[in-house]
Amino acid sequence: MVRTTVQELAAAVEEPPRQYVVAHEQDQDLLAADEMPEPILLIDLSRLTTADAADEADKLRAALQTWGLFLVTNHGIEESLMDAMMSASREFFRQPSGEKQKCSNLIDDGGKHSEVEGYGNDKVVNQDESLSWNDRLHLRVEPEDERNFTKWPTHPESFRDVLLEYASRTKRIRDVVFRTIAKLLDLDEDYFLNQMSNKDPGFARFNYYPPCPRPDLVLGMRPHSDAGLLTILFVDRDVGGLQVERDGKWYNVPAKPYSLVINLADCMEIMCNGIFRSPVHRVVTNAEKERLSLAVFYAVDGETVLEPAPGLLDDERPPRYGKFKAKDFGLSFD
Ligand SMILES: O=C(O)CCC(=O)C(=O)O
Ligand SMILES: [Fe+2]
Repeated sequence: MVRTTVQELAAAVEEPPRQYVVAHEQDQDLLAADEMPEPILLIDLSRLTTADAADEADKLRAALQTWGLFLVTNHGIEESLMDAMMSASREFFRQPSGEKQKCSNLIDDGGKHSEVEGYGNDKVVNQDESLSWNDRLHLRVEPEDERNFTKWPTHPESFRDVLLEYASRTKRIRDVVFRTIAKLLDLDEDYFLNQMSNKDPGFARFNYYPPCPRPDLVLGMRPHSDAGLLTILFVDRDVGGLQVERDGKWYNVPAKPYSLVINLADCMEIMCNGIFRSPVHRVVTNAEKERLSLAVFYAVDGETVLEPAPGLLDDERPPRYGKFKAKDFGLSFD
């Protein structure tokens, strides 16, 4: 069994089906974002590893305290590699449905269940919950020995090598960000990296958002925070749509070509004892343009025991979270 993709739906309908409608006509228009109280900061990643990193690190602190999300430039991924990654992704989604379904995430049980990896979209679980206007391809990139190449596209041919190269670069970015955050919190520089094991998963999630006839009523991705540690997001050229929530209001995250958007995720918020937060975000749709994005998620293995870093706690700063296994709170991809 094959589930209809949003891409096919977008080509066939003039009005989005009811399950996709989140807002009712009388509600506030989903596209009406609020004016920002302060900008989302652009961090020069290369400066975080130099001798005079302090100013840039302070900027990162401000970014984490306000939005939990920031843009990075000089991140070490060449424009040519970013272009190659985006066009490989575009080529994958442009293929006929049958070709894409070769990477399907549906299990061979009549389409009732799906697995974490592969190509697919939301399934209707609860009639009251609206669906996201996107299709995606979800692939495990870490740990290296758990890459399941049978789920990776074979077209375009370059896809595998480009993703492998891209993911090796995002891992370096992750390490720089983790070290800087540890230093900002006066923890050992490797504190967060030492919490990770060689079983911790990294996933690449390619999101495809077809144009939507009713961007005022339908969301490209429903509000959520990311479950893992850190997300490194690459958004297609200048197609905006990502929004971040603060104090109940939604703000547009600017799209800047060749920059990346990085956000903290829930497990990191816990280890930081809530000093830095994992932001709730969503994606709005666009009536004219298709939009692609690639999120690389770094998460923890389900057996990992999470707790606020002991170095952040004292009488005045008690733990805001208990100690628990990631899988018990659904904070893993296992
Ligand atoms: O497409 C985007 O801009 C955001 C995607 C996202 O939030 C996610 O994949 O978790
Ligand atoms: Fe997300």
